Amino acid sequence: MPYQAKINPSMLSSDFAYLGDEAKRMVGCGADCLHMDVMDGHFVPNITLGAPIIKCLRKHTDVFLDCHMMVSNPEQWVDDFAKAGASLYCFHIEATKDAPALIDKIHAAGMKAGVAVKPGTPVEVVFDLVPKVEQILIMTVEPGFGGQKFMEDMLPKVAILREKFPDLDIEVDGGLSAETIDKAAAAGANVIVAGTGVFHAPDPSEAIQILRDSVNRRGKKE
Ligand SMILES: O=C(CO)[C@H](O)[C@H](O)COP(=O)(O)O
Repeated sequence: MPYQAKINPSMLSSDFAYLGDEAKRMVGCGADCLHMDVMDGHFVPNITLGAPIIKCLRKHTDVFLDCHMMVSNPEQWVDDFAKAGASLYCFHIEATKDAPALIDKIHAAGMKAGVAVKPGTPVEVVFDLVPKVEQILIMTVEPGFGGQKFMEDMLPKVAILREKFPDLDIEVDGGLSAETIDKAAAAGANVIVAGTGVFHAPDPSEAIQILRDSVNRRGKKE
């Protein structure tokens, strides 16, 4: 299996009033990284957090912070997020006119770069960018809110990417849980974002393990 399972709880489902404790709790439950849902009220109809909160959180944990920038001007926040301690800066392809330049800016600031695609965007638009980035995010819900229904019809995008790029970190986000993970893993997803499916599970450690086992099982079948 040329790729690794990475389970990435979406902090959108955490109790923001206790963000540091929630982050440590998820790491204690087996999370590999944490998904920080950054929403600006323009690109999506919701507002969540910005660089000042990443900076506060960074004082409480060394964990890899995967910042998913659901913002309309991703160029604007690169330096602030780098200084705040973000590990990966994932922008939406729909929000920029010059993705290669933005990727260079993210790398120059010392972060890993990711590109996200909304459900209505064809996956082919990221093919040329894959060699330049560390991760591609295929949205399996419309971005903006947690707790939505998993869009299974997005999985052909994952399968096409996995076929073309066997080693790539392919992230899926939206509606992932014990009920939906097998289909996402079978398509080839390995970086699994889950908010409701982890935070609202009776046992978050078990929920994380189920997600990880599913990704790893797909690998053993190959
Ligand atoms: O990016 C997001 C919404 O834009 C969330 O990360 C995503 O929806 C995860 O939440 P859930 O697992 O509850 O669906």
